[in-house]
Amino acid sequence: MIGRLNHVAIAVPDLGAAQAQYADTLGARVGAPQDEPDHGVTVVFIELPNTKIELLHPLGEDSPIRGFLDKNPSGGIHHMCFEVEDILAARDRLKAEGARVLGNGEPKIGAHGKPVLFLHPKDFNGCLIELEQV
Ligand SMILES: C[C@@H](C(=O)O)C(=O)SCCNC(=O)CCNC(=O)[C@H](O)C(C)(C)COP(=O)(O)OP(=O)(O)OC[C@H]1O[C@@H](n2cnc3c(N)ncnc32)[C@H](O)[C@@H]1OP(=O)(O)O
Ligand SMILES: [Co+2]
Repeated sequence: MIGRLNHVAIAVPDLGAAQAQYADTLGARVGAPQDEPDHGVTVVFIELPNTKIELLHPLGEDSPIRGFLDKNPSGGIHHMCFEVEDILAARDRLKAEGARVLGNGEPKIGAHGKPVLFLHPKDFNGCLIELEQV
C-alpha cells in the first residue's frame, strides 16, 4: 500500500541555522521557508535526488511539534512521509487494523497541496508516520 518515501522531517530549534547548514555545509538544494498555519509549523524543503528533507519549526501557540522540541531541544527526526494512491482507502484499512489516525481522522491539505494524514507514533515502533496522497 505505501509507496515512495516522500520526505523525512526534522524538527529544528533554529530554522535559519538549519537551512544554512544544509545549503552551505551539506551543499544541498534548499527551498524558502513556507508557513503552514493549518499545521502549526513553518517548513523548509530540501530537495535530494531520491527524496526530500522537511525542516520543521513551530508556528503559533498550539504547534503539534512544540512538545517534541521541548523534549528534544537540539532537534530530532520527527516523522517520515510515505506516498499512497488513495488516502481514504489507506486510512480505512489502517483503522481496521487498529492504528490510531491523528486529528479528526479527515485528511488535511499538506505542504505540497495534497491530502495528508498522520498515524500515532506509539502504533508504529515510535515513529510518527505521515501519509500523502499523490
Ligand atoms: C506540513 C505537513 C506536511 O509535510 O505536509 C507536516 O508534516 S506537519 C508536521 C506537524 N504535524 C504533526 O505532527 C501532526 C500529527 N502530530 C500530532 O498530532 C502530535 O505531534 C502527536 C504525535 C500526537 C504528539 O503530540 P504531543 O507531543 O503533544 O503528545 P504527547 O506528549 O502526549 O506524546 C505522546 C507520546 O508520543 C511521543 N511523541 C511525540 N511526538 C513524537 C514523534 N514525532 N515521534 C515519535 N514519538 C513522538 C512522546 O514522546 C510521547 O511519548 P512518551 O509518552 O513515551 O513520552
Ligand atoms: Co511532513
